[in-house]
Amino acid sequence: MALAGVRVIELAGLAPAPFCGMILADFGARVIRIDRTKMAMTVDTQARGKQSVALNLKSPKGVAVLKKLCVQSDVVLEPYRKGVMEKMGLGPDDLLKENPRLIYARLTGYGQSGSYAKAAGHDINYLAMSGLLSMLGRSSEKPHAPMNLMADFAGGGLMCAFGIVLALLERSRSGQGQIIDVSMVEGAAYVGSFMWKSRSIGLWNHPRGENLLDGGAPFYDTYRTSDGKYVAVGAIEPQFYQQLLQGLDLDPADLPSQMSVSDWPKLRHTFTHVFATKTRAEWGQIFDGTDACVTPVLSQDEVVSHPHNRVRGSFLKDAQGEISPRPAPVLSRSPAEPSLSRDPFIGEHTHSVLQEYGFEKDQIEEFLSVVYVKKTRKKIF
Ligand SMILES: C[C@H](CCC[C@@H](C)[C@H]1CC[C@H]2[C@@H]3[C@H](O)C[C@@H]4C[C@H](O)CC[C@]4(C)[C@H]3C[C@H](O)[C@]12C)C(=O)SCCNC(=O)CCNC(=O)[C@H](O)C(C)(C)COP(=O)(O)OP(=O)(O)OC[C@H]1O[C@@H](n2cnc3c(N)ncnc32)[C@H](O)[C@@H]1OP(=O)(O)O
Repeated sequence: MALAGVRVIELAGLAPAPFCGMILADFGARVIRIDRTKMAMTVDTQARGKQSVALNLKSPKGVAVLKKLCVQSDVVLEPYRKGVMEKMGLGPDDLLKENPRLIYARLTGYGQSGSYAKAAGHDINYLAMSGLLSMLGRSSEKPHAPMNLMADFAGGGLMCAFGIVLALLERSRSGQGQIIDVSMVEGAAYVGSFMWKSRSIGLWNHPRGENLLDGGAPFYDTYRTSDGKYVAVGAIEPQFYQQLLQGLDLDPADLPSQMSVSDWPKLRHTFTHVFATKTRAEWGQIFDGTDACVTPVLSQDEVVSHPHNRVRGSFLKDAQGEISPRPAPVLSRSPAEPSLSRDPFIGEHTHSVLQEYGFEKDQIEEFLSVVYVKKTRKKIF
């Protein structure tokens, strides 16, 4: 796999860093997650392929062990507030001095500088600061965050994984490690560059929810079908829009022009009425195989069995029977091989990892005081 041989120390975080660690593990890196010793349960639900070492970083011995692990690794990934690692004597200056090849990834909400750098926050805060949240939501409704997708995952975990791969590639030429400052505000905004770069062509001139791609255009929206399900319509180009009207059995002569913005509410009313006359499956029979850009809105459970996804194997089932997306993208010669085994228990690999990293038997015994905590993923809410 592409990242075979890369050794990563992931300090246990909430959602973005675990996602970054999972991506690296899926593509072959050895990811050792450093857990707290007193955690009742891990919150890392993206732990496939990782190992777990439990260390008390409030103890000097725990810090010394972590330092030795980081110094012998290629990447350290830390998800803490600015300054926490420095407080423990594990900042970039400490670790890069002993391992100049180390890639030190710092995944935070606001970055390592600026007045918010030390402030707590979560995805919605970072998305708000990125400028994108102001553009998300239905017309005349308040801004609405798309779960914690944009900052935690797109602009955070994935952007961090990208940065780590860039730094690994650069190190193959320079032999030098470096620090990666991942700000989820900036990562989310960068993912949304198109929203800034396309202002000049007037794509976002109208208020939130009234533009072509944010729910304003009736030919770029979702519609409820007679069985209470939904279809998604993305028929933007005239030739695809023509096929949409054909599938809906609507005569263009009876309708306003596609790009007559003032008539979009009327057009949406017509589409809403027509889509409500058939089931989602019936619309699928009409539109599958056409370029009308109409697709079923599939649930998390339905995606696995949809013929297109099934043929590609787009979703995998692990040893516990849990369904989740397979790694992306698919590399033809060195594809990801995600682990299908169960996730690690907290501290499960403390002994083997410390032994492998050269710790003496008595040192290891000292750390084995941690009882392996059987992972019970209870329903949280
Ligand atoms: C939308 C998402 C939010 C995540 C959603 C869900 C995953 C979770 C939301 C609610 C959780 C559940 C709930 O808490 C109840 C249960 C609690 C139980 O313990 C676990 C199960 C729960 C059901 C739990 C399950 C899930 O966790 C939830 C459902 C996001 O937006 S995530 C993105 C958050 N932001 C960032 O990551 C940006 C960078 N990080 C930060 O800004 C801060 O870390 C953050 C997130 C603001 C937290 O600040 P905090 O003050 O708590 O920590 P830090 O300042 O970073 O300092 C870390 C301190 O911890 C010490 N430490 C670290 N490792 C160890 C160790 N091995 N041993 C000892 N000590 C350790 C470290 O020294 C620091 O100590 P100090 O504070 O003294 O310096």
